[in-house]
Amino acid sequence: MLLEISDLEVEVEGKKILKGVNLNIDEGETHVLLGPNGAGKSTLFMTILGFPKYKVTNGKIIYKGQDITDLETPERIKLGLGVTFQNPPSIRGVKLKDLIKLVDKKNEYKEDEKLTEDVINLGKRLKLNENFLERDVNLGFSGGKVKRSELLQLLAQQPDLIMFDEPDSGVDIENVELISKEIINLLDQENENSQKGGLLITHLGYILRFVNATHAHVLIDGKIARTGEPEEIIEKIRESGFGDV
Ligand SMILES: Nc1ncnc2c1ncn2[C@@H]1O[C@H](COP(=O)(O)OP(=O)(O)OP(=O)(O)O)[C@@H](O)[C@H]1O
Repeated sequence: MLLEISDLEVEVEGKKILKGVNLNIDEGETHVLLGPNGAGKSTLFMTILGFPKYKVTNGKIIYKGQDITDLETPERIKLGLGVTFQNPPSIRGVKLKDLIKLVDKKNEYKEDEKLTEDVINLGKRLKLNENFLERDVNLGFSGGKVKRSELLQLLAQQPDLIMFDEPDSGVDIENVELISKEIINLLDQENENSQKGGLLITHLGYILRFVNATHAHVLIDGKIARTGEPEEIIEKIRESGFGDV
């Protein structure tokens, strides 16, 4: 099992947000997390990544058999967790290429060393050319470019468990297809023995026309209210909202 979350309760600034979440993700699975605004979806991601603001008051997070509940975020990233944020921050003074050098799993870079051809080609695949990689991270990027540059970092990082927080929000249709293709690549979905696992937050479920999801969960008020087959659950939400879930 890649990820095992049991009885997870989390507080943010003294307010209880997650109220007993149970979730297991195995290799080769992609899970979708649905739910109304404020239900705690992003909080679950931040907690899995271990940001200090998100205080675990009960329960455990086990990753590849290891209890990571109390590990610091960089340790978790080293173990193979990856994420794309809904609204990642801009980092003035840090060039995208330098961030990529830091996370690149395959290559160790010396100072001022150029990115490898492989990474540059990954950028091209995402319509991010070499000049673009010289820009400060996310500073003045369009919505679509923010998402694509996050995917480029993940492609260099090659994590095993990848969380995507609304990867399709604010992205036009042509780019949703491009992004989906790279998500499929990252999760190695075309390989039936994929060792990767995914957890994806989406509101409209549009991206699921392209990216294959194996399980869906509906998070309501800090608890998983329902788990099932993605198409069936999304159809139900489209028909009658979250009330009947
Ligand atoms: N960093 C934070 N500081 C303060 N409150 C927070 C923080 N993160 C989350 N919360 C609160 O936790 C609750 C859950 O928010 P969260 O963003 O996890 O929900 P969500 O399901 O991802 O919602 P959305 O669909 O709107 O993105 C909200 O009441 C929010 O105000």
